[in-house]
Amino acid sequence: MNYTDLTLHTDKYQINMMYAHWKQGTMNDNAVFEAYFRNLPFGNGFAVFAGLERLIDYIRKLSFGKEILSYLRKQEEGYEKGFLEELSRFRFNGSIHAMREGTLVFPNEPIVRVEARVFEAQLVETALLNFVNYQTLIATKASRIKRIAPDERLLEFGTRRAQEADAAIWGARAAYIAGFHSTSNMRAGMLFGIPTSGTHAHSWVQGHESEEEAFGQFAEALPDHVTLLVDTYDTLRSGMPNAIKIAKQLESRGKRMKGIRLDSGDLAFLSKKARTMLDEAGLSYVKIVASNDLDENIIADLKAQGARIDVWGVGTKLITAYDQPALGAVYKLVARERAGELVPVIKISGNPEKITNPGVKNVHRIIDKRTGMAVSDYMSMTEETEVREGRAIKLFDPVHSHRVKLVEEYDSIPLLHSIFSAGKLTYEMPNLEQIRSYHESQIALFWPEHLRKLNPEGYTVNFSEKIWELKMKLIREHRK
Ligand SMILES: Nc1ncnc2c1ncn2[C@@H]1O[C@H](COP(=O)(O)OP(=O)(O)OP(=O)(O)O)[C@@H](O)[C@H]1O
Ligand SMILES: O=P(O)(O)OC[C@H]1O[C@H](OP(=O)(O)OP(=O)(O)O)[C@H](O)[C@@H]1O
Ligand SMILES: O=C(O)c1cccnc1
Repeated sequence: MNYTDLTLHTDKYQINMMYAHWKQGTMNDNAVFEAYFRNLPFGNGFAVFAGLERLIDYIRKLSFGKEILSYLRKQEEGYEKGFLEELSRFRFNGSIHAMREGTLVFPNEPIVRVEARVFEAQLVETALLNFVNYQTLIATKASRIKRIAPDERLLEFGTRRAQEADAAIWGARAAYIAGFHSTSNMRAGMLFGIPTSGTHAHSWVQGHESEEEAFGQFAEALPDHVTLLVDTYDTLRSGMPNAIKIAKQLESRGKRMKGIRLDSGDLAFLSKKARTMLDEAGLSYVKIVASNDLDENIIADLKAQGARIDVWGVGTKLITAYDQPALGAVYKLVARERAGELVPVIKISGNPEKITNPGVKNVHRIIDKRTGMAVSDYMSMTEETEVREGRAIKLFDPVHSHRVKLVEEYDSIPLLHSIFSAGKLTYEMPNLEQIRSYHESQIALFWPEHLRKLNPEGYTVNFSEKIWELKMKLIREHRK
């Protein structure tokens, strides 16, 4: 059994549509799909795009091998032999544009655009959304935590509670992009080069005759990496005094204990007490690590209570995006080939939010020349050149359509980059450190009003006049 081949990591309806296109003779018609989400998660003011690296790897490896073809042959749909032969020759020969990982992204703007034969573009929908939805969600959650604790160390502890193994490692990577400092997951460390860190569990203490012996043995084994978990029996009466004893023994060997970890009880009260005890013992360099179902709200609360915590270990609430476990990014057809030409298409809905934005689009971030800060994003048709040439543009606010703004003086940053062109990888893949610092530079483009945790100021994604008119025209045509 090959657990790693993702070619069939797709919904059956994609295979059925591919089959129907093959039967109908339209499989080679070109199509353009755009992925975007409609609502920001967690009431946040932005999302952090992630998932591209995995998408690239998936696209490059797509191929229908023998095992897959024989499985498809057995399906009750009775796919014809010619279709399976077609699949055996399949590879992705289309083009993909996407945002760079770590980019701050907003509702309704395309974050990935796929232009390919409909046969190819349809297949990849499910996996693309699966990667992007999860990783973007976790990077966004991690970014919320980072905004609350910008100066402390953030450790990702989530694997044991993650929704299985893939989520654990790609979630750890997403958290690192958004500013976490390390992960406890060794496979994520090895695969992605994320720094790893670890303390010890309660079982280490329970597994010895006394807490003091447990601490002593641990310090003996890893004298340069000692962070002691002090809450197994009684934090202030036993854990802390024993930890201080060990720290002093380490000092006599010229070593410094790194930290103590609190994992239960009132973390504000205990951290203040622990800090005082450490300082009074001349151990002001020993850090205080806290864990126990932490998230950005509890961390903010603990900080407001004056908790003396230097390092936050965050697991469950981060890796599962506990308070909002799904991002709703969708993948919509925006143009299709008709008589050899690409024509824009729309999907109408009674719910205005669900009416799609037609046409093949670019996204630019509009930067105020005076402040260097982002003022809004601007979607235009790929054939429109004004924004690329820095000429005056009209911003149409799609939510408040009476608000039209003429902008003449601005800088603009194109957000969609070529990833694949005619099946060839065109993107020079940044390493994880570069992605992480790119993300930091992205954050610096935004006013704090957009970044705050609670009720952030909405950041606008505008249409060009052309997109606006096209959308209105297609809606009118459909009404008829
Ligand atoms: N001072 C505080 N203010 C707000 N929340 C806190 C404070 N101290 C701890 N918490 C949080 O309260 C929640 C409840 O902790 P809980 O009572 O379940 O843990 P516990 O009983 O102390 O430990 P255990 O994990 O062993 O059950 C945790 O999410 C913890 O992070
Ligand atoms: O609380 P999280 O944010 O998920 O962080 C990871 C938790 O995992 C460990 O606990 P363990 O699995 O031993 O269970 P516990 O919660 O009973 O301590 C650790 O002590 C943290 O409490
Ligand atoms: O290193 C730790 O302290 C750790 C790692 C994973 C989960 N809980 C704690």
